[in-house]
Amino acid sequence: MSRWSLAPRWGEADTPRPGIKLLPGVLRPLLVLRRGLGRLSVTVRKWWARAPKERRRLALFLVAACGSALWLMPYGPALAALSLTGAAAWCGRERARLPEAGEQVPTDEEAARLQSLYEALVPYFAVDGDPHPEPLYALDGGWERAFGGFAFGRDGRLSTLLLRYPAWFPDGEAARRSCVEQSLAAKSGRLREYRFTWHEECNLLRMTALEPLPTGIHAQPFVTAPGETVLGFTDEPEVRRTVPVEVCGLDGTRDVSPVVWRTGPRSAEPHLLAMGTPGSGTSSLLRSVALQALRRGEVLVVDGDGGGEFSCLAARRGVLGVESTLCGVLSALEWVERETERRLLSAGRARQRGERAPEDVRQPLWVLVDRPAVLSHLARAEGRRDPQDLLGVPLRHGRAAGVSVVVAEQFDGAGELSAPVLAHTRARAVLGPVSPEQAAGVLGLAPHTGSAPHPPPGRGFARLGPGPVLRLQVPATPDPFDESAPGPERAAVWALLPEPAANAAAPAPPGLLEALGALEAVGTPTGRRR
Ligand SMILES: Nc1ncnc2c1ncn2[C@@H]1O[C@H](COP(=O)(O)OP(=O)(O)OP(=O)(O)O)[C@@H](O)[C@H]1O
Repeated sequence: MSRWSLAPRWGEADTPRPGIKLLPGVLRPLLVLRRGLGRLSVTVRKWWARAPKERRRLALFLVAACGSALWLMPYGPALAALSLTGAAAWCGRERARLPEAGEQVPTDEEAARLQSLYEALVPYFAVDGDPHPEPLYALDGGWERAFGGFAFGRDGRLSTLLLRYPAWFPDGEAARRSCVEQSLAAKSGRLREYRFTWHEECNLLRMTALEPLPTGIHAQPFVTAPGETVLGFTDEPEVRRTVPVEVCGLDGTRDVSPVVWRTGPRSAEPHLLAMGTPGSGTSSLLRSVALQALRRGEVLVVDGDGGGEFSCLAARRGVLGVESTLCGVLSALEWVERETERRLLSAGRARQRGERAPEDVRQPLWVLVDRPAVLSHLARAEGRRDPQDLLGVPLRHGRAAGVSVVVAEQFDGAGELSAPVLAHTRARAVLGPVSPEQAAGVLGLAPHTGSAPHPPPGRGFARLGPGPVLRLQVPATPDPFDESAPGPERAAVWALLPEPAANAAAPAPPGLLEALGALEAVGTPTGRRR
């Protein structure tokens, strides 16, 4: 038996033989050299592709001259081989860094995708008669020079792309940016959302495919401080805070990043305007705000289109009224106007005495107005006062008086919104499949992420004052009387409603009690009843 054919002894059958164990260690230097040679060749190729013709000629001349000198020198070829090995070993050492485009080797399919993406960008980044000898973007150009890094996901779709664009491109113009972003999104897969980050000073654009925001979060008592309202949830890196939430159909809690809107005397954005397309979920956003507001304050609801979507709140403790008729709305808003003035006077007198504002002034009062444009139209038709005029005082002085106004309207009624509503609602949300221009019109800034073509209800963007534009997913807060909405979500809303004002138990909609039982069985909070 030769020494290479030793039979394994008892107990050693499963353990790797010493030779095999040593193999990776022995091969490591070779692997490092191979990697280093690869990196060197990539560097040379990239330099060659970038360098102008004169420098290439000069480099060729120098290489030829050095090669001839080494050939003629004693031990020259050995010295050259030694230097090359040293350089390859240095370049091939393991380093913690991101791979660059030239170092990644895309598969044929991936390379074809990158090339088609490059060609889609040529109309935006190429100019006719470009004097540059080798423009970055040209009809017969290749993606290798323009794309500085990329990554494909497990599904084979592009997940990250870093590209260079020519310095002359007007990257400050929203319309030109938007064309590039839409083209990139279309070529990379329309059904996803992407974040576009423009680094104007370096002429770099980074595109990142975003994970979808969670949609199964139902209404629940969120962990917030007084004066804080959770409008919805956003991407993790955008906000530093997380809140634990329960998700429909899942056990336990998940930590998600909330979009927290602060109201009260120290808030710079005490009032909110939510705009949306029909069915985008603006009424659900108002219901979500109402349920959170009722934990610590009082709420008056104005249901402009009279759809009855807020009737679940009627005659509940803390709900001052749910008005849908023009008469009712006018008298309720007149009361809000007087109440705001009363609170201001009362707080002023307390300050003069050097005391805290009385309890009834500190208790937040919320005025939630859905579709005011319908009411304004009716008021004009009947020759009566526009209800939006009555919102002027609470909007202007509500911050000091503890009054917050939330207005929800659809885009087709945007022209009807009064000047005070537009001027004093500095917290903004926009829901539904909106164009970047529509979103910018509401938020004052176009989102850095293109809108998904078919967003789920409650999906959109939010911007608090001069802050960044955040993606937003509103918690599912359906009307509990809406039988087309999922049972657990309706039950969660029902559980959060305050007790009936007259202590007469309100009948739950059919089927909800069973859903509520199921929800409690999986540990969903049943809300804090006031
Ligand atoms: N965040 C959400 N998650 C899940 N479903 C939602 C969400 N928001 C709204 N929905 C559902 O979408 C539908 C429309 O919602 P909602 O009535 O709030 O929209 P809207 O913008 O007020 O539209 P409209 O005024 O035309 O009725 C409802 O069935 C509602 O349950």
